[in-house]
Amino acid sequence: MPERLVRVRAPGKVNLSLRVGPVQDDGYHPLITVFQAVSVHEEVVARPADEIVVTASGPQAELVPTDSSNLAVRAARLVAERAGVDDGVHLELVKGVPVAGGMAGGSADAAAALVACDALWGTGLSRDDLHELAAALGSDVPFALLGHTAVGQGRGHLLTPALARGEFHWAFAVQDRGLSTAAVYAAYDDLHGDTAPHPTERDDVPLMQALLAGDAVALGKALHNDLQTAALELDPALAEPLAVAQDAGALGVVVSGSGPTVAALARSRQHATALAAAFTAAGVADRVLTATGPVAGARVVQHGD
Ligand SMILES: C[C@@](CO)(OP(=O)(O)O)[C@H](O)COP(=O)(O)OP(=O)(O)OC[C@H]1O[C@@H](n2ccc(N)nc2=O)[C@H](O)[C@@H]1O
Ligand SMILES: Nc1ncnc2c1ncn2[C@@H]1O[C@H](COP(=O)(O)OP(=O)(O)O)[C@@H](O)[C@H]1O
Repeated sequence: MPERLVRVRAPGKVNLSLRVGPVQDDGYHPLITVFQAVSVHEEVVARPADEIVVTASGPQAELVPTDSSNLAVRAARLVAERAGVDDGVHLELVKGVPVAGGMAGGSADAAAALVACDALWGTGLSRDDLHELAAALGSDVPFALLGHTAVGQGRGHLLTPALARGEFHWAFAVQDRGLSTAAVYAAYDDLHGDTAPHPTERDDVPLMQALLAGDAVALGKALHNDLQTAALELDPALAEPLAVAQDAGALGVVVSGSGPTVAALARSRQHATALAAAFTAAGVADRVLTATGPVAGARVVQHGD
Protein backbone atom coordinates (compact mmCIF):
# COMPACT_ATOMS: atom_id res chain seq x y z
CA MET A 1 0.00 0.00 0.00
CA PRO A 2 1.43 3.46 -0.91
CA GLU A 3 2.58 5.52 2.06
CA ARG A 4 0.48 8.54 3.11
CA LEU A 5 2.47 11.70 2.61
CA VAL A 6 2.13 15.43 2.06
CA ARG A 7 4.84 17.32 0.17
CA VAL A 8 4.95 21.12 0.58
CA ARG A 9 7.23 23.58 -1.23
CA ALA A 10 8.11 26.96 0.31
CA PRO A 11 10.35 29.69 -1.12
CA GLY A 12 13.42 31.52 0.12
CA LYS A 13 13.36 35.31 -0.02
CA VAL A 14 15.44 38.34 -0.80
CA ASN A 15 14.80 41.69 0.90
CA LEU A 16 14.62 44.18 -2.01
CA SER A 17 14.68 46.87 0.64
CA LEU A 18 15.38 46.47 4.35
CA ARG A 19 15.08 49.59 6.50
CA VAL A 20 15.77 49.21 10.20
CA GLY A 21 14.72 51.54 13.01
CA PRO A 22 16.23 51.82 16.51
CA VAL A 23 16.01 48.76 18.77
CA GLN A 24 12.85 48.62 20.94
CA ASP A 25 12.46 47.54 24.58
CA ASP A 26 11.55 43.98 23.45
CA GLY A 27 14.97 43.66 21.77
CA TYR A 28 13.51 43.74 18.26
CA HIS A 29 13.95 46.38 15.57
CA PRO A 30 10.98 47.98 13.77
CA LEU A 31 11.31 47.34 10.05
CA ILE A 32 9.99 48.44 6.75
CA THR A 33 11.05 45.79 4.29
CA VAL A 34 10.03 44.70 0.81
CA PHE A 35 10.29 40.94 0.47
CA GLN A 36 10.41 39.02 -2.79
CA ALA A 37 9.99 35.23 -2.80
CA VAL A 38 12.43 33.56 -5.21
CA SER A 39 12.59 30.16 -6.91
CA VAL A 40 15.09 28.71 -4.44
CA HIS A 41 12.89 26.30 -2.49
CA GLU A 42 12.67 24.18 0.60
CA GLU A 43 10.62 20.99 0.37
CA VAL A 44 9.06 19.46 3.45
CA VAL A 45 7.70 15.92 3.21
CA ALA A 46 5.36 14.98 6.07
CA ARG A 47 4.55 11.33 6.88
CA PRO A 48 2.61 9.83 9.80
CA ALA A 49 4.82 8.87 12.78
CA ASP A 50 4.46 8.12 16.48
CA GLU A 51 6.18 11.35 17.54
CA ILE A 52 7.13 14.70 15.99
CA VAL A 53 10.57 14.12 14.43
CA VAL A 54 12.65 15.89 11.78
CA THR A 55 15.46 14.91 9.40
CA ALA A 56 17.28 17.12 6.89
CA SER A 57 19.02 16.49 3.58
CA GLY A 58 20.63 18.64 0.87
CA PRO A 59 23.52 21.14 0.90
CA GLN A 60 24.55 22.24 4.44
CA ALA A 61 21.96 19.87 6.00
CA GLU A 62 24.48 19.02 8.73
CA LEU A 63 24.13 22.63 9.99
CA VAL A 64 20.41 22.21 10.67
CA PRO A 65 19.46 21.26 14.24
CA THR A 66 17.20 18.18 14.40
CA ASP A 67 16.16 18.62 18.03
CA SER A 68 13.16 20.53 19.37
CA SER A 69 14.81 23.87 18.42
CA ASN A 70 14.17 23.11 14.74
CA LEU A 71 11.62 25.59 13.47
CA ALA A 72 9.70 22.86 11.60
CA VAL A 73 9.33 20.83 14.82
CA ARG A 74 8.13 23.94 16.65
CA ALA A 75 5.65 24.57 13.82
CA ALA A 76 4.26 21.01 14.04
CA ARG A 77 3.84 21.36 17.82
CA LEU A 78 1.93 24.62 17.39
CA VAL A 79 -0.46 23.05 14.86
CA ALA A 80 -1.04 20.06 17.18
CA GLU A 81 -1.70 22.35 20.17
CA ARG A 82 -3.99 24.71 18.26
CA ALA A 83 -6.02 21.88 16.71
CA GLY A 84 -6.02 19.68 19.83
CA VAL A 85 -4.51 16.62 18.10
CA ASP A 86 -1.80 14.38 19.56
CA ASP A 87 -0.66 12.78 16.28
CA GLY A 88 3.02 12.50 15.41
CA VAL A 89 4.72 13.35 12.12
CA HIS A 90 8.06 12.70 10.43
CA LEU A 91 9.11 15.93 8.69
CA GLU A 92 11.80 15.39 6.06
CA LEU A 93 13.40 18.74 5.12
CA VAL A 94 14.98 18.88 1.66
CA LYS A 95 17.11 22.03 1.94
CA GLY A 96 17.54 24.14 -1.19
CA VAL A 97 17.90 27.51 0.56
CA PRO A 98 21.31 28.32 2.11
CA VAL A 99 21.43 27.74 5.90
CA ALA A 100 21.94 30.91 7.98
CA GLY A 101 22.33 32.74 4.67
CA GLY A 102 19.86 35.62 5.02
CA MET A 103 17.33 33.94 2.69
CA ALA A 104 15.06 32.62 5.46
CA GLY A 105 15.36 28.87 4.78
CA GLY A 106 14.44 27.97 8.35
CA SER A 107 11.39 30.24 8.10
CA ALA A 108 10.43 28.51 4.83
CA ASP A 109 10.69 25.13 6.62
CA ALA A 110 8.45 26.44 9.40
CA ALA A 111 5.84 27.76 6.95
CA ALA A 112 5.95 24.50 4.96
CA ALA A 113 5.62 22.43 8.15
CA LEU A 114 2.52 24.43 9.21
CA VAL A 115 0.84 23.74 5.85
CA ALA A 116 2.01 20.10 5.73
CA CYS A 117 0.81 19.19 9.25
CA ASP A 118 -2.51 20.92 8.67
CA ALA A 119 -3.01 18.83 5.49
CA LEU A 120 -1.69 15.53 6.93
CA TRP A 121 -3.74 15.74 10.11
CA GLY A 122 -6.80 17.27 8.39
CA THR A 123 -6.96 19.99 11.03
CA GLY A 124 -8.56 22.51 8.62
CA LEU A 125 -6.91 25.61 10.08
CA SER A 126 -7.80 28.88 8.34
CA ARG A 127 -5.24 31.05 6.52
CA ASP A 128 -5.55 33.54 9.43
CA ASP A 129 -4.82 30.77 11.98
CA LEU A 130 -1.74 29.71 10.02
CA HIS A 131 -0.56 33.33 9.76
CA GLU A 132 -0.92 33.78 13.53
CA LEU A 133 1.08 30.59 14.23
CA ALA A 134 3.68 31.68 11.65
CA ALA A 135 4.20 35.05 13.37
CA ALA A 136 4.75 33.24 16.70
CA LEU A 137 7.55 31.18 15.10
CA GLY A 138 9.65 34.02 13.66
CA SER A 139 9.55 37.39 11.95
CA ASP A 140 10.06 36.00 8.43
CA VAL A 141 7.72 32.98 8.67
CA PRO A 142 4.48 34.81 7.65
CA PHE A 143 6.11 35.96 4.41
CA ALA A 144 7.18 32.39 3.55
CA LEU A 145 3.47 31.46 3.80
CA LEU A 146 2.33 34.39 1.66
CA GLY A 147 5.07 34.50 -1.00
CA HIS A 148 5.14 36.77 -4.10
CA THR A 149 6.19 40.36 -3.24
CA ALA A 150 5.06 42.08 -0.05
CA VAL A 151 5.87 44.95 2.28
CA GLY A 152 6.63 43.84 5.85
CA GLN A 153 6.26 46.14 8.85
CA GLY A 154 6.54 45.63 12.60
CA ARG A 155 9.15 42.89 13.00
CA GLY A 156 8.58 42.13 9.31
CA HIS A 157 5.49 40.03 10.09
CA LEU A 158 2.74 42.58 9.28
CA LEU A 159 2.38 42.04 5.55
CA THR A 160 0.78 43.94 2.69
CA PRO A 161 0.98 42.32 -0.75
CA ALA A 162 2.76 44.57 -3.28
CA LEU A 163 1.87 44.95 -6.93
CA ALA A 164 4.72 43.69 -9.07
CA ARG A 165 4.69 43.15 -12.82
CA GLY A 166 6.84 40.65 -14.69
CA GLU A 167 9.65 38.36 -13.67
CA PHE A 168 13.03 39.33 -12.20
CA HIS A 169 16.22 37.30 -12.59
CA TRP A 170 18.69 36.78 -9.77
CA ALA A 171 22.12 35.30 -9.16
CA PHE A 172 23.20 34.46 -5.60
CA ALA A 173 26.72 34.09 -4.18
CA VAL A 174 26.32 31.61 -1.30
CA GLN A 175 28.90 31.10 1.49
CA ASP A 176 29.46 27.98 3.60
CA ARG A 177 29.98 30.23 6.62
CA GLY A 178 26.71 31.64 8.01
CA LEU A 179 25.98 34.90 9.78
CA SER A 180 23.84 35.01 12.92
CA THR A 181 20.82 37.29 12.44
CA ALA A 182 20.97 38.39 16.09
CA ALA A 183 24.71 39.23 15.76
CA VAL A 184 24.10 41.36 12.66
CA TYR A 185 21.32 43.31 14.39
CA ALA A 186 23.65 43.78 17.41
CA ALA A 187 26.41 45.09 15.10
CA TYR A 188 23.81 47.46 13.58
CA ASP A 189 23.10 48.78 17.11
CA ASP A 190 26.82 49.26 17.73
CA LEU A 191 27.05 51.33 14.54
CA HIS A 192 23.90 53.43 15.13
CA GLY A 193 22.92 53.32 18.82
CA ASP A 194 19.72 55.29 19.34
CA THR A 195 20.40 57.43 16.29
CA ALA A 196 19.10 54.94 13.70
CA PRO A 197 16.56 56.78 11.55
CA HIS A 198 12.88 55.76 11.80
CA PRO A 199 12.09 54.30 8.37
CA THR A 200 9.03 55.51 6.48
CA GLU A 201 7.21 54.04 3.48
CA ARG A 202 8.18 57.15 1.48
CA ASP A 203 11.75 55.84 1.36
CA ASP A 204 10.67 53.00 -0.92
CA VAL A 205 8.48 54.92 -3.40
CA PRO A 206 11.00 54.54 -6.29
CA LEU A 207 11.29 50.81 -5.54
CA MET A 208 7.51 50.30 -5.48
CA GLN A 209 7.21 52.22 -8.77
CA ALA A 210 9.91 50.01 -10.32
CA LEU A 211 8.00 46.88 -9.22
CA LEU A 212 4.70 48.23 -10.56
CA ALA A 213 6.30 48.98 -13.91
CA GLY A 214 8.27 45.70 -14.00
CA ASP A 215 11.35 47.87 -14.60
CA ALA A 216 14.42 45.82 -13.64
CA VAL A 217 16.86 48.69 -14.30
CA ALA A 218 14.99 50.98 -11.87
CA LEU A 219 14.62 48.13 -9.35
CA GLY A 220 18.37 47.51 -9.47
CA LYS A 221 19.04 51.16 -8.58
CA ALA A 222 16.49 51.05 -5.72
CA LEU A 223 17.80 47.92 -3.91
CA HIS A 224 18.67 48.87 -0.32
CA ASN A 225 19.78 47.13 2.87
CA ASP A 226 20.39 48.97 6.15
CA LEU A 227 22.04 45.82 7.59
CA GLN A 228 24.66 45.64 4.83
CA THR A 229 27.32 47.73 6.62
CA ALA A 230 26.87 45.66 9.78
CA ALA A 231 27.15 42.39 7.80
CA LEU A 232 30.31 43.69 6.07
CA GLU A 233 31.78 44.65 9.41
CA LEU A 234 31.33 41.06 10.68
CA ASP A 235 32.38 39.50 7.35
CA PRO A 236 34.58 41.95 5.36
CA ALA A 237 35.17 39.41 2.56
CA LEU A 238 31.57 40.04 1.43
CA ALA A 239 32.89 43.15 -0.35
CA GLU A 240 34.33 40.77 -2.98
CA PRO A 241 31.10 39.25 -4.39
CA LEU A 242 29.50 42.72 -4.24
CA ALA A 243 32.33 44.12 -6.41
CA VAL A 244 32.36 41.12 -8.78
CA ALA A 245 28.62 41.50 -9.49
CA GLN A 246 29.02 45.22 -10.16
CA ASP A 247 31.91 44.58 -12.58
CA ALA A 248 29.84 41.91 -14.34
CA GLY A 249 27.08 44.44 -15.06
CA ALA A 250 24.51 43.56 -12.38
CA LEU A 251 21.58 46.01 -12.40
CA GLY A 252 21.94 46.12 -8.62
CA VAL A 253 23.59 44.07 -5.91
CA VAL A 254 22.81 43.78 -2.22
CA VAL A 255 23.48 41.57 0.79
CA SER A 256 20.35 39.43 1.29
CA GLY A 257 18.79 40.21 4.70
CA SER A 258 21.38 39.67 7.43
CA GLY A 259 23.70 37.90 4.93
CA PRO A 260 26.11 36.46 4.02
CA THR A 261 24.37 35.57 0.72
CA VAL A 262 24.88 38.30 -1.89
CA ALA A 263 21.98 38.83 -4.34
CA ALA A 264 22.65 40.29 -7.80
CA LEU A 265 19.82 41.45 -10.05
CA ALA A 266 20.34 40.46 -13.69
CA ARG A 267 19.05 41.82 -17.01
CA SER A 268 17.82 38.38 -18.15
CA ARG A 269 17.98 34.67 -17.38
CA GLN A 270 21.18 34.42 -19.46
CA HIS A 271 22.71 37.37 -17.62
CA ALA A 272 21.89 35.70 -14.27
CA THR A 273 23.83 32.63 -15.44
CA ALA A 274 26.73 34.93 -16.48
CA LEU A 275 26.71 36.66 -13.07
CA ALA A 276 26.79 33.27 -11.33
CA ALA A 277 29.72 32.23 -13.56
CA ALA A 278 31.53 35.47 -12.66
CA PHE A 279 31.14 34.68 -8.92
CA THR A 280 32.56 31.19 -9.51
CA ALA A 281 35.44 32.38 -11.74
CA ALA A 282 36.48 34.99 -9.17
CA GLY A 283 36.37 32.42 -6.36
CA VAL A 284 34.12 34.65 -4.22
CA ALA A 285 31.34 32.12 -3.51
CA ASP A 286 31.30 28.59 -2.09
CA ARG A 287 28.19 27.90 -4.19
CA VAL A 288 26.12 29.86 -6.69
CA LEU A 289 22.39 29.82 -7.42
CA THR A 290 20.22 31.44 -10.08
CA ALA A 291 16.54 32.09 -9.56
CA THR A 292 13.52 34.09 -10.62
CA GLY A 293 11.04 36.02 -8.53
CA PRO A 294 8.36 36.54 -7.50
CA VAL A 295 7.05 33.02 -6.78
CA ALA A 296 4.20 31.62 -4.64
CA GLY A 297 4.35 31.01 -0.89
CA ALA A 298 4.17 27.63 0.90
CA ARG A 299 1.83 25.24 -0.94
CA VAL A 300 1.03 21.55 -1.14
CA VAL A 301 2.59 20.00 -4.28
CA GLN A 302 1.74 16.34 -3.51
CA HIS A 303 -0.90 14.81 -1.23
CA GLY A 304 -0.91 11.04 -1.61
CA ASP A 305 -2.45 8.04 0.06
C1 LIG B 1 17.13 40.03 8.87
C2 LIG B 1 15.85 39.39 8.36
C3 LIG B 1 15.27 40.31 7.25
O1 LIG B 1 14.14 39.72 6.63
O2 LIG B 1 15.97 38.12 7.78
P1 LIG B 1 17.22 37.04 7.68
O3 LIG B 1 18.36 37.75 7.06
O4 LIG B 1 17.52 36.56 9.06
O5 LIG B 1 16.72 35.93 6.80
C4 LIG B 1 14.78 39.28 9.49
O6 LIG B 1 14.52 40.51 10.12
C5 LIG B 1 15.14 38.24 10.54
O7 LIG B 1 14.00 37.57 10.86
P2 LIG B 1 14.04 36.13 11.59
O8 LIG B 1 15.25 35.36 11.10
O9 LIG B 1 12.70 35.49 11.44
O10 LIG B 1 14.32 36.60 13.03
P3 LIG B 1 13.77 36.05 14.43
O11 LIG B 1 14.01 34.58 14.53
O12 LIG B 1 12.39 36.58 14.66
O13 LIG B 1 14.80 36.83 15.40
C6 LIG B 1 16.16 36.48 15.55
C7 LIG B 1 16.85 37.64 16.26
O14 LIG B 1 17.04 38.73 15.32
C8 LIG B 1 16.82 39.98 15.96
N1 LIG B 1 15.71 40.68 15.28
C9 LIG B 1 14.88 40.04 14.42
C10 LIG B 1 13.90 40.73 13.75
C11 LIG B 1 13.75 42.12 14.01
N2 LIG B 1 12.80 42.86 13.40
N3 LIG B 1 14.58 42.73 14.89
C12 LIG B 1 15.56 42.03 15.52
O15 LIG B 1 16.32 42.62 16.29
C13 LIG B 1 16.51 39.66 17.43
O16 LIG B 1 17.73 39.75 18.13
C14 LIG B 1 16.04 38.22 17.40
O17 LIG B 1 16.30 37.55 18.60
N1 LIG C 1 14.51 24.13 9.85
C1 LIG C 1 15.61 24.88 9.98
N2 LIG C 1 16.41 25.09 8.92
C2 LIG C 1 17.52 25.87 9.04
N3 LIG C 1 17.92 26.44 10.18
C3 LIG C 1 17.15 26.28 11.26
C4 LIG C 1 15.99 25.48 11.22
N4 LIG C 1 15.44 25.50 12.43
C5 LIG C 1 16.23 26.26 13.19
N5 LIG C 1 17.28 26.73 12.52
C6 LIG C 1 18.35 27.62 13.05
O1 LIG C 1 18.15 28.96 12.52
C7 LIG C 1 19.38 29.50 12.05
C8 LIG C 1 19.17 30.45 10.87
O2 LIG C 1 18.21 29.98 10.01
P1 LIG C 1 18.07 30.27 8.44
O3 LIG C 1 16.64 30.50 8.19
O4 LIG C 1 18.71 29.17 7.67
O5 LIG C 1 18.91 31.58 8.11
P2 LIG C 1 18.59 33.13 8.07
O6 LIG C 1 17.86 33.49 9.34
O7 LIG C 1 19.95 33.77 7.96
O8 LIG C 1 17.78 33.41 6.85
C9 LIG C 1 20.23 28.30 11.67
O9 LIG C 1 21.58 28.59 11.85
C10 LIG C 1 19.75 27.20 12.63
O10 LIG C 1 20.53 27.17 13.79
